[in-house]
Amino acid sequence: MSMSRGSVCRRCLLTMKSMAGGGPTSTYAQQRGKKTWHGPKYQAKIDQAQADWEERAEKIKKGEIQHTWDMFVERGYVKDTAGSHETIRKLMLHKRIGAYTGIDPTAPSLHIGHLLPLMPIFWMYMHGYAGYTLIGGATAKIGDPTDRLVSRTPLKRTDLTMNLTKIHYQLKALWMNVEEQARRRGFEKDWAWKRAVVNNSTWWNSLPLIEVLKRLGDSMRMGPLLSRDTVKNKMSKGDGMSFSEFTYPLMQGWDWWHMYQANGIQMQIGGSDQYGNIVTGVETVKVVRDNEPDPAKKIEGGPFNDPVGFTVPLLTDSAGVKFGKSAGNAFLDKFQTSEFDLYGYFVRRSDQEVEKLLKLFTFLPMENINEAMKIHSENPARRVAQHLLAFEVVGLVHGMNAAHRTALNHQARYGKQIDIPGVTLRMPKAATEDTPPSILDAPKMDMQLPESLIMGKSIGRILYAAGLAKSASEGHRLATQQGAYIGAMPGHKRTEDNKVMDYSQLSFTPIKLWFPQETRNYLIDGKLLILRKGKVQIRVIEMVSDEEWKESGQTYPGEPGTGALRMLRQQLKMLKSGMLTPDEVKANLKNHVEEEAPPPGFMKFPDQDSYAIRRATQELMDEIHQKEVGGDSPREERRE
Ligand SMILES: Nc1ncnc2c1ncn2[C@@H]1O[C@H](COP(=O)(O)OP(=O)(O)OP(=O)(O)O)[C@@H](O)[C@H]1O
Ligand SMILES: N[C@@H](Cc1ccc(O)cc1)C(=O)O
Repeated sequence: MSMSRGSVCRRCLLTMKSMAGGGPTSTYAQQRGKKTWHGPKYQAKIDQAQADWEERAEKIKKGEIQHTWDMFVERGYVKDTAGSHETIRKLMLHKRIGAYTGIDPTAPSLHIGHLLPLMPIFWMYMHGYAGYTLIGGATAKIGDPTDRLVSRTPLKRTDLTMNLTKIHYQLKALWMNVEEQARRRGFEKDWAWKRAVVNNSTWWNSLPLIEVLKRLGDSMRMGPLLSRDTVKNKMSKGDGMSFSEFTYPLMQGWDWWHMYQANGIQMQIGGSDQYGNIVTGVETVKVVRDNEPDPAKKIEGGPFNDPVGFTVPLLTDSAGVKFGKSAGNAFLDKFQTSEFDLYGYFVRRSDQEVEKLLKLFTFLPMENINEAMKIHSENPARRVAQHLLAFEVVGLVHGMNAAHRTALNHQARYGKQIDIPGVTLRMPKAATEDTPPSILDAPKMDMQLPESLIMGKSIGRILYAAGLAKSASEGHRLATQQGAYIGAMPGHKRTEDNKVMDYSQLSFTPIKLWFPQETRNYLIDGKLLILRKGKVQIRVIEMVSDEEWKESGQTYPGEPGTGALRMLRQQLKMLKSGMLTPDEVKANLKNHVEEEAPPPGFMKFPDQDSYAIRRATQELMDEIHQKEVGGDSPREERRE
């Protein structure tokens, strides 16, 4: 290895040698110096990744490429650090560490404030480090007490499930867009790039308390824990502190330990309110690591194995309040803040803050930002820099097609030509029938459906009602072919009690054709059903009483008395009143609703609905005939 020793001690150098470029495989096993067996092809990839990393370090040292850490500092991402700048810089130079940031699903959507700690994670991924995004399914049950004087209202179980499902898919969509941004900016993806969306319920749901107490509890001293500002303030000025709130930072620290030993995650990033939790986390990881009772599993300490972290500055609204769920309202869920409104939010940013925001929220190289600011300063009224910012953020959050479409919509709405430096706006191609649905254009995932449907109708009809199948028969087909999934414990092929999904940990199992009364076994907390078709078409369905459903005025596809029957009756009424002509009615009838076929192996009995539909059709035809020819209807002629 050709790196200079500099001020690094001999022992650290040895550790570095064994770990430089270790990449996604620099896991617990490697850290504790154990040899893991890889096939020759896999080993060749590891060796190549390591060689690339060393080559990169050389180029950074020669000043040919910028150090990722220096870029973070230059763009304004670094507020406080856990570990000195120099330690972090050296660590990142020589070791392909992983970094993570965590978000508790306490609301149904991420907002622009969350994007700030995510940005350095995305940058690190593009530069070849591992980028992990964690959803706090377990920690959200407790609630982070940081900077609060009053405890949080506990989340309802169904709200937690809803929030974590939505945030999970938002993060997945964001990661897809990060891939697009990386391609756009010319980063070449290689085998060693690693990213993940994880949920801390995965380990907390099966972690014995005794393990936490033994590995962590014995060594953590009460003094430093009690002297933390959050604890002192909440106890002296607020409503006191519960034991679970008190342990929250230790849970967060354990998360870090879990990913440190399993995935080589050595860095944590958070908003500046997370500094205390990150510092406690550093301590936690070291304590748990050093309390390993099995000498064969021991991980060495030292600057090249110790955890480090940093915080990003807090994004505040114009009044200086932390941008969050209540202050400001730019959410990443397009059903909460439309693409158009998100674009508008960034176009309205002031001239004073636009440069800072371009550095924080875009992957534009600094030269492009400087150039754009120069053009902007020539005529600030044109808001060139703000449009560039809006275009880039919408591109990151909703994809580049959405960015072009939204900028063009903006132009059309305000009738002014928009100039975005370096961008030629284009009309995005419309999705065709056979384009597979993407997570980015997935329809709204939360909906309500009535109890009579969920408790009494077949799963095929429910899939149809939820918009996951074009008809009940397609729904039945999906169920028989196991092409759809239900939120449930994986691996359970039969519907029995207690196979319901844990409400804090998203998991799916294929749907089978079961008796209508069995669907209830999958209801989370007695009222939430999660369905999925393909990878990204999700429905989080809240079951409401039939009365509530009626009151809401909603209808679902296939609802008795709606759809075909309702349409026929409406057309008849309008035809009779002269609001529609026979030709118009005939044209409307062409878009008739597909009649449901029975599921394979089931016998179709004539039911009331189809009889009623036949009668209504006949009545409408008679009326059309009468209007067209005048005089008597064919039936009456026949009767004569
Ligand atoms: N306005 C913001 N600026 C910078 N970082 C933020 C901002 N809002 C949230 N974050 C960061 O995003 C991560 C997840 O935040 P968190 O889950 O606490 O969301 P939140 O909106 O702050 O929620 P809550 O109001 O429930 O505390 C944390 O690292 C947090 O510091
Ligand atoms: N405590 C963080 C969320 C979080 C949860 C678990 C973690 O491991 C990390 C971060 C917050 O409230 O913002």
